[in-house]
Amino acid sequence: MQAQIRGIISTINLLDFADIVIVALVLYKLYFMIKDTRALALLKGLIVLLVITGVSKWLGLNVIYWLMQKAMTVVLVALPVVFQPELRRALEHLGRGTLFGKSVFLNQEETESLLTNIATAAAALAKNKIGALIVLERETGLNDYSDSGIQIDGLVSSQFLINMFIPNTPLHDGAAIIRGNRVLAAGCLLPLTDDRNLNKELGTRHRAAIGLTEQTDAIVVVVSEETGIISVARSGRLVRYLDTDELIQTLRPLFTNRPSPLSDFFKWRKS
Ligand SMILES: Nc1ncnc2c1ncn2[C@@H]1O[C@H](COP(=O)(O)OP(=O)(O)OP(=O)(O)O)[C@@H](O)[C@H]1O
Repeated sequence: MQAQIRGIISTINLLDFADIVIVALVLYKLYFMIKDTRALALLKGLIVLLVITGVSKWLGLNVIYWLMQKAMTVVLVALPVVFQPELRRALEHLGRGTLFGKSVFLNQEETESLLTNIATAAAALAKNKIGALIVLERETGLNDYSDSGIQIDGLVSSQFLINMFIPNTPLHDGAAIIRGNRVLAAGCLLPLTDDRNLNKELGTRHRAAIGLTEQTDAIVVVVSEETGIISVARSGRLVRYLDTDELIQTLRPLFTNRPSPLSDFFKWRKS
C-alpha cells in the first residue's frame, strides 16, 4: 500500500501540481461567486439529483434510474437558461481579467467618505419620506443601465444625493448609479424582479432594486417613500429596517478591498 502511494507520488510532476492548484483556485473562486446567489441553491438541487441517480443505479432501481437520466438531460439543457445572469457575470469578469482580482475599489478613506455620504443622505431622505434608489456599482459594469438615465459624472456628496431625489425635480424618478465615488447617472431604469414570493408591501422601487442585484453584483440602497424604511438589496435579497450605523456596517465589507484567494488560504491555514 505504502509502495503504491509512493509510486503515485513519484509520478506527480510540477505541471501536475500547478494543474491541481489552478483547478482548486478556480473552484474556490467559483464558490465565492455563487455563494450568495440563487445559483448555490440550484447547485445543491443538482447535487441531490446526481446522488439519486447514482444511488438508483447502484441499487439497480432501473425505472428510477431511467427517469433520473432523462431528468438530468432536461436539467443540463435548461441550465444555461436558468444561470444566464450568472454566466454573463462570469464571462464579464473573465473579459475584464477580474476573475482573480478586484477592480474599482476605493482606498479606505474614500470608501469611508462615500459610505458616510450615502448613509447621511439615506437618513435625511428617510426622515422626510422621500423615496430613493441608489445603486453602487461593483465589478459588473452598469453602463447598460446608466445609459437609460441622465449622465452626470459628479462627485458623491450627501447634499447632492438628497437633492437628486427631491420630488418633482427632473432627476428624482428612477435610480442614481454610483461608480467609485462619482454619480454616473440619475433617473435610470432598472430591471424588475419577477419573484412572486416577495412581500406584497414592496412595490416597483424595491422590485427594481432586487431585480438589478439578481442580474449583477451591484448593491442597491432603497429608501421607501411610503414608510421611510431604509433597505439594502444584494444578490436578489433585501435587508430592511436599517438605521444609519447598520447601513454603513452592511455596506463597508462589500466595498473594502477583498482578499485574494491566496491570502484567504493562508489566513485559513493560520487559524
Ligand atoms: N424599473 C424601475 N427602475 C428604476 N426606478 C423605478 C423602477 N420602477 C419604479 N421605480 C421608482 O419607484 C417609484 C415608484 O415606487 P413604488 O411606490 O411603486 O414602489 P415601492 O417599492 O412601493 O416604493 P415606496 O415604498 O417608496 O412607495 C417610481 O416613481 C420610480 O422612481
